[in-house]
Amino acid sequence: MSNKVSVLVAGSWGTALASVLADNGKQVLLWSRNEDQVIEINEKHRNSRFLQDVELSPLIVATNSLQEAVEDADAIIMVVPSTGMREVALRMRPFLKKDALIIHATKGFEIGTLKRMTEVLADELPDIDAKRLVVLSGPSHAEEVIRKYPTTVVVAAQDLGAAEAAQDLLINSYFRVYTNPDVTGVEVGGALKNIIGLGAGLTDGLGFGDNAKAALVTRGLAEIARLGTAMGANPLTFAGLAGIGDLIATCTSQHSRNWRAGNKLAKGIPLDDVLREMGMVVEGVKTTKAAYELCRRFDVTMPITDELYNVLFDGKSPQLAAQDLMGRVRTHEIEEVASESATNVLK
Ligand SMILES: NC(=O)c1ccc[n+]([C@@H]2O[C@H](COP(=O)([O-])OP(=O)(O)OC[C@H]3O[C@@H](n4cnc5c(N)ncnc54)[C@H](O)[C@@H]3O)[C@@H](O)[C@H]2O)c1
Ligand SMILES: O=P(O)(O)OC[C@H](O)CO
Repeated sequence: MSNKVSVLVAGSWGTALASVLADNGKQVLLWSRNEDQVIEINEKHRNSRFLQDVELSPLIVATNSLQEAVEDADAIIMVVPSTGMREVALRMRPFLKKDALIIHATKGFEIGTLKRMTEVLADELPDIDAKRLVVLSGPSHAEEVIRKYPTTVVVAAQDLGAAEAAQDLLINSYFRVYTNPDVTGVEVGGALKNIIGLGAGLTDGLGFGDNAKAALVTRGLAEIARLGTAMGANPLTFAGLAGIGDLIATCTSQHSRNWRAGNKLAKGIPLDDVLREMGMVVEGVKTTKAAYELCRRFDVTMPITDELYNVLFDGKSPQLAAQDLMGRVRTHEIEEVASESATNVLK
């Protein structure tokens, strides 16, 4: 059982996960680099920038000091956006207990290296057994978890004991936590669904209707599974919470930052202005860039990702991107999904 538990950082998802821990009776240290936010959480029990109108448990105590958050912590939940994961891991290393349970809930790849978040953590935290690094993913909007709406997520680690320790820490009557040994699949599914979420916002913004969105989700899942299995994931993971589950939540919910960003793009708002207006991390934008490179590295076809890349970074109109997707060379549905590695795992 973990005694001291900390969450890095106090964004939307970090604050919601801190609330789950507090509801499980844990005193939680929540780290933020923003002093005003620390004062607001400690004095008013609110994090109004990210989660308006929600009162936080007094068991959640915020701190500005990364050392205070990390030192002697038995479990640390890392919810830094993917761009900050390496920097924060590097900074926390000197204070970290060697047997601390590290769980991350970030959905993205590192730009440049194209590494998954557990790979980044393994690089920067050499004293921690990499098999015990845990990823948490699945359909889980902070705005709903903080209101205790029923939610299911999955935790994955190579070491089942570590995944079960994370499950023990977080599971409760409204937050149901499953385990899965497929770290790659859970991380890849969580990251890539954000690309499709952006596409769903665009599709809805263009008024293309339900058929188009169903097509995007289904064919999006096919390309997620294709890249994921090429990277070593179990294809069945994509039929679970970190795959289709998270695609449904992200592509159908107006809580989704990725959906909302895509929706704004459809109105013709330039990408930089969209990101400024959002004021929250929209992981799908950088992930589109990473996936565009990853599918070339692994030699798999990802037409939706390619078209979204063209829209985001090459000035292509979303209408033309949709037209080009519909006009692709005719093909089979299933053969594309069943890569050799998928077939092997399913045998
Ligand atoms: N919001 C959700 O519902 C949700 C759910 C599941 C997963 N996630 C994932 O969680 C991660 C965080 O998302 P979020 O929605 O909480 O983001 P957010 O925009 O709500 O908050 C991000 C926070 O991180 C801080 N930050 C950014 N870079 C930092 C750095 N280098 N050092 C310290 N602090 C830094 C920001 O100041 C901000 O407070 C993302 O990968 C996202 O995909 C979010
Ligand atoms: O709001 P989004 O689009 O970043 O998605 C948040 C979560 O990943 C949904 O599970």
